[in-house]
Amino acid sequence: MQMSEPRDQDKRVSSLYYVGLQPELSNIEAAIDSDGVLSAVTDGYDVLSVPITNPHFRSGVSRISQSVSDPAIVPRISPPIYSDVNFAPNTTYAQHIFGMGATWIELDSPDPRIAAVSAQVLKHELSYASFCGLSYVIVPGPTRRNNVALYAESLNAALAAVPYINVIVHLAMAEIGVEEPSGPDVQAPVDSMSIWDIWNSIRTICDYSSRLSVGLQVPAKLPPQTVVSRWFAEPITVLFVSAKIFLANPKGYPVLSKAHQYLLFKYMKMKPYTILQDVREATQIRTSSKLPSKQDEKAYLIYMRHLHTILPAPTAVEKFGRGYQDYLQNPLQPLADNLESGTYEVFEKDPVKYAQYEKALFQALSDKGTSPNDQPVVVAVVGAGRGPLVACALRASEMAKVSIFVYAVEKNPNAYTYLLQRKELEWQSNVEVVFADMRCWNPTHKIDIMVSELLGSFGDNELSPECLDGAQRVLKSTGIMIPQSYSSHFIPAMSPKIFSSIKSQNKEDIMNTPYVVMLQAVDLLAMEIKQAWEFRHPCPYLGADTKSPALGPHRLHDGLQIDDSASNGHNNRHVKARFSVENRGIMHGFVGYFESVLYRDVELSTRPDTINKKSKDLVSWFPIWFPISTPLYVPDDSEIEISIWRKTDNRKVWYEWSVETFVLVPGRPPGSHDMDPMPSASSTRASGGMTKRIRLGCSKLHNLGGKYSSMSL
Ligand SMILES: C[S@@+](CC[C@H](N)C(=O)[O-])C[C@H]1O[C@@H](n2cnc3c(N)ncnc32)[C@H](O)[C@@H]1O
Repeated sequence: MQMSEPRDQDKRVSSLYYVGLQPELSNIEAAIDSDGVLSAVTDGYDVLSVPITNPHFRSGVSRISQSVSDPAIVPRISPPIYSDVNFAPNTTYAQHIFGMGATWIELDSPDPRIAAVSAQVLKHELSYASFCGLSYVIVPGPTRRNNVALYAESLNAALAAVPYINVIVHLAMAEIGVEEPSGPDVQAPVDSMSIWDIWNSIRTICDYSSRLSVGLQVPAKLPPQTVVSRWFAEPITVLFVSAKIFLANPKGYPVLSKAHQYLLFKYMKMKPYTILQDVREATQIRTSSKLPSKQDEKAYLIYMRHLHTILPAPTAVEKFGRGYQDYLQNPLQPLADNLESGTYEVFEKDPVKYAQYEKALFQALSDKGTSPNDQPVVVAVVGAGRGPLVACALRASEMAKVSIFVYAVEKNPNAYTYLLQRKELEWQSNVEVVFADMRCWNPTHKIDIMVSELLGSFGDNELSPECLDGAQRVLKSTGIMIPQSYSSHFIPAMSPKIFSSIKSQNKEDIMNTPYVVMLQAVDLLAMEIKQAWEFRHPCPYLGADTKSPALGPHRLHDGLQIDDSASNGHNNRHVKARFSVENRGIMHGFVGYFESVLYRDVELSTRPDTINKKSKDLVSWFPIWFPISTPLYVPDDSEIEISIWRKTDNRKVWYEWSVETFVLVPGRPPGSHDMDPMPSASSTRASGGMTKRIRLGCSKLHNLGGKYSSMSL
């Protein structure tokens, strides 16, 4: 169980949806005198995107450029004057304007003079927009693939020179080629990830600046789903939607295709601005009128607003996680710390978890049945919290018609007081409330069914194995433990948002700590989630005479007695898993989930691919995020290997992790130790022959010796 209430400032639950207009250039003057801006706002637009400078400025810049004939001298461009700009400072409308940078500059020009003049223009424009009180300026993306560093350097310099402005880089979703369409409204791009790749280089060179984001052009033909998901993980401030991509419905009103609607529904979750383009032109075509009415033009805006009202209802998890998205939380440590009542209350809101526990208890009680001498089945809820599992056990006993006696064991003194109150008011003699650490608790009766919920987002990270090993000695040899087992699962992922939020704190321990996080702006890089390891209860490695194994000696399954310092060694784990990556990406960390068999076929899962089958709408656990301190780029057809260790001593438990990356290329592996000795079966594109596996990079070993993060026993 891994959640606390979100802090107030994180409750970004606004349902507002902002729509803007980019007026056609021919219409710009009318649109941007102060009346124009305000009338657009009155018409229902939230913002207007307006070029900062006008053609007059452009002519001035080319005049100055041409007046310097020496190619070695870079012309000095003066800031725009009054007649060069499209708007003046005006606090009433500054918040409604997104400035547009000049589209005629070439920051990435191979001609150093053009690039240098362009960089000056950009700085002047950002500076003027900032002076006018604007928050955002949209700049066109690079025009060439091979000069991205130059482009990014100019952006970086402009961002540094103008400290309060946010820059939105206007980009296409993907390059669209001439290949066969792969479905209605979907076209196979030449290289689906090439534009993302360029963006990734820009923001990397700009060191993940929080003032740099994307303005994504929604194309008429959508790229494949992998591209759509990839952009979803990026900081998108604006979606540009041309009115030309609308279709006409039977009544002649503009509507978007189903594919476009789904795309917008997905992206609307990130609350970007939607800026409509080409509205006048599309209206002229739709209405066959050179001078369409304002009402006709507004049809696109009305449709966008309508679309927002028919957004599919959020899932149970989305509703529960509102305000927590991509927000990093330190995992709870219910063993070392005493939880607050409010924290218990949050997790008691999950109906699925308790329904599953009740089902498991019902089945276990039915299997036990009533004993021949009519003795009640002895149930222990170890780590009872405020008692919801005690209530589950009592209900299950009634349903199964098997009488029970329940021990409610809790080490949190405040929760213990609450349990005493519930006993008096609700449970009476069927329940004995015990204030104890389960690892050294000695009940009068041995236990038939031991129930616990000590699970963390990665399964074992709240020290369930250690606590239950300690309690196991009071379980009858025929006893049942619920859960019977749990396993940890993981997959490499990309999340620029999480990476930059960790990076901005600039502390070594943050890069070496796993966090609980309700993931939203994340793209999973591999096709498959893999299991890391498993714990089973009762623990097969413990003898019946064992004391608390986390505190004293225990037997291994082969009968070996091991010394005190290594007594928790059987709970150590290590795995190295290999993940195939089809589409290139950048790895910022990996995501952890868990699955648990409560009893027989009653299970819990937080894995996105099995949650619906095993425990639909389970909301108690968000995934866990293991960061890596330096992002690792992975090309198409590559492999990521994650090594993770669960380590223990007698005082604490911690994880260590490291990552290696490999690229698969066609070719014969020349017996080198860096090559895969066998042709890889996992490669999809490089298959059909021998595959060379070339080592690309690796991360450091994170959290060595539990120096930065650990769980105290
Ligand atoms: C995640 S909460 C679950 C509470 C409750 N069973 C539920 O499902 O709502 C875990 C509880 O176990 C308690 N706990 C953890 N380790 C314990 C230990 N060694 N002995 C007794 N209680 C423990 C914590 O104080 C906490 O109340």
